[in-house]
Amino acid sequence: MEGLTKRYPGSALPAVDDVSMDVRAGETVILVGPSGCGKSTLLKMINRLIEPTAGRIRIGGEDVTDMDPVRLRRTIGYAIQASGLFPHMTVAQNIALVPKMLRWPAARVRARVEEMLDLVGLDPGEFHGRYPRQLSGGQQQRVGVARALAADPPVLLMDEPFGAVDPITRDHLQDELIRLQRELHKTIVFVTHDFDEAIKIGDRIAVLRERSHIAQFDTPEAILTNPADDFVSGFVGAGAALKRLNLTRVRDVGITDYPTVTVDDPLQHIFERLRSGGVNEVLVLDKRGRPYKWLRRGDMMRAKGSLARAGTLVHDTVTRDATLRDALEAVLTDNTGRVPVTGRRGAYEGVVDVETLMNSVHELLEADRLEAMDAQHDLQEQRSAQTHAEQEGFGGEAKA
Ligand SMILES: Nc1ncnc2c1ncn2[C@@H]1O[C@H](COP(=O)(O)OP(=O)(O)OP(=O)(O)O)[C@@H](O)[C@H]1O
Repeated sequence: MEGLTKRYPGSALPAVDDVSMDVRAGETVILVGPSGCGKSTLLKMINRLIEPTAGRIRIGGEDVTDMDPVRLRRTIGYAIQASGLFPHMTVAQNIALVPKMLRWPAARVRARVEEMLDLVGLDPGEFHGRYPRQLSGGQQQRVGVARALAADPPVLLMDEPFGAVDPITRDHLQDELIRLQRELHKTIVFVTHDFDEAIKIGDRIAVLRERSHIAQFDTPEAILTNPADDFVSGFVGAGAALKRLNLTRVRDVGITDYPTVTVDDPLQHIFERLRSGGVNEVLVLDKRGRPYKWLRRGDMMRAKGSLARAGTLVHDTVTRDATLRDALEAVLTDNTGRVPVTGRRGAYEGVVDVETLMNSVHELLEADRLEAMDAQHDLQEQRSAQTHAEQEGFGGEAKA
């Protein structure tokens, strides 16, 4: 974006004023800022849903500012809050929209729809023919993302796509997006006013003030540990140390194996597992390999020949993309001291336990402390060098 400006008719001041920003191919950039600062306006100028008053947009070196907007929009995925699905079309028809406009052969469109549903974690057989009103908010949002990705556009714009769902679903959708992005390497510009969401999914974050002036454009780590000014600090908010936990993911701390059985195993086998493995507890998986129940030795006594009444239901799970904060939250609200980690379609992959988490948090904070000490040390050296130079008389503007 070069000098992008939008002046709405009748407004004294521009909504977006002379914004220049470079988004690298394959990175996720988050636009975050207070309500009304022009985030959506800036985003919609990229695919020309809003025509810029001035400035240029280049994608992959090509100037698209004067390209036919309809053609341009077919090459840019767009996902918005509350999914923006067409209510009178089925899930499959919604996803097929852009590929059809691009005149893909019917068989390719069909295959692509199935592939996209699978990609966003919805069973194609089950969801293909449903209408948007027959889906939960989170499922609608997934379909919205599937539709945005259907024609495999290199660029994806997302305008508060998870703003309208509950916090738990939002967490899961964020994890999904991170997983997708690792596979797809799209260039994503994502608008939110939730700074925690920005930290979680952004490679870089642009903190915007009024009229989309850029207050700071940097990595989440840099913004958290070194906010440019009071405006940015205000946006980062309280609890920077806890937010730091949002920057490390379950995949970075390593997950461990845990003894498992499945609901289809004969009770005798489960008994033996609990006796022989030197363990007090096993994790029961359901028919699809998803975590279902924690089962202790004592529970088996009460099982009376059926698993249905025994054990404690698994409360929460995390994916490898969940942040340490999510994992800690899950561990703290469960009394087993660990949380199952799941992969595609919720299948069990391992567990993270409280010791692993505490050790990682410790190391993380220790590393931060050392880094801060280093920075302090550099600063002191610079100051004493300056004082020395001033005493020697080459200080220039010595403040004697
Ligand atoms: N069509 C329009 N005509 C006139 N003014 C508009 C129009 N659309 C937006 N604005 C104004 O432009 C400014 C920026 O709006 P925009 O929706 O881009 O902000 P935002 O940062 O995305 O806000 P939010 O976080 O509340 O969605 C606001 O002051 C808004 O009132």
